[in-house]
Amino acid sequence: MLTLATTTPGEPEIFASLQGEGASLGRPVAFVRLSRCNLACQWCDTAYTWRFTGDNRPHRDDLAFERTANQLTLEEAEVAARIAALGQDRLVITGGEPLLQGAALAKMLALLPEGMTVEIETNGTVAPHPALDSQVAQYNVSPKLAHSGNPAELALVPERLAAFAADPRAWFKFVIARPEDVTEVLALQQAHAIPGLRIFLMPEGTSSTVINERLRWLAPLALEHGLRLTDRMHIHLYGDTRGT
Ligand SMILES: C[S@@+](CC[C@H](N)C(=O)[O-])C[C@H]1O[C@@H](n2cnc3c(N)ncnc32)[C@H](O)[C@@H]1O
Ligand SMILES: Nc1nc2[nH]cc(C(=O)O)c2c(=O)[nH]1
Ligand code: SF4
Ligand SMILES: [Mg+2]
Repeated sequence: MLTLATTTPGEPEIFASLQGEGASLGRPVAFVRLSRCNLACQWCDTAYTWRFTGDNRPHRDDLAFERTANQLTLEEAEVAARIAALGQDRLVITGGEPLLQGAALAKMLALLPEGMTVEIETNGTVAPHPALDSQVAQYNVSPKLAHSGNPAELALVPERLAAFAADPRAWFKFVIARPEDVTEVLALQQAHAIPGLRIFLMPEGTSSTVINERLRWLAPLALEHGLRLTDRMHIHLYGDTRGT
């Protein structure tokens, strides 16, 4: 069984869109969003996947959260059928933190049509289940920096960062809210010898205004340090809207 987020009650968040971030930005893909997360980023734009009544982890109270659990548990075969029906040959698995459900994901992927290319969006704290890892073409690894509000010992797991740094399938994507966040990125880059062109800086933001403002000062920093810069295209296109 897989526990998924929902776009509306009872409707699993499985949709087709353009990848809005990172190395495959602009590619037509199918998305499946799983529920639950082991972190609690204060600016998480999908807090509805993990912020349930009674979850008292630190979190900005101005962000909406579900007063009732916002998740739906489905058989792997049902999830695979819904993904296949979208007719895309590339799948992005996201969440919440999808690697929390690695074994069930491995089972679901085996039920998909031949030839699907799989990307995983992950916070980089959880070791991929071996049966899942063998089916993954690309990891979009977004380690959380101090400004996320998570304790560093939870958000930055050295052996996981080292493993992804050594894996050519893995791209790093750091959310940046302040220039000093880039200093943290450079320290992690040095600690794990991550090539600059496998590091994306991405503005924190869920509106075009905020994203555009941050892109303007991020661009010279990316240029200066030999790092890549990514937009959040779906936010410009659709705003902060579930299922897009
Ligand atoms: C919602 S997360 C789900 C996957 C995984 N939990 C992770 O954090 O990578 C998907 C992506 O959105 C990014 N993200 C979440 N909230 C954001 C925000 N307010 N601004 C910019 N990026 C954000 C995350 O860093 C991650 O790259
Ligand atoms: N279009 C679109 N692109 C995305 N790239 C990463 C996303 C995510 O929430 O993991 C995402 C998303 O939610 N929508
Ligand atoms: S790790 Fe990802 S899903 Fe979890 S709180 Fe942070 S941004 Fe949200
Ligand atoms: Mg998103």
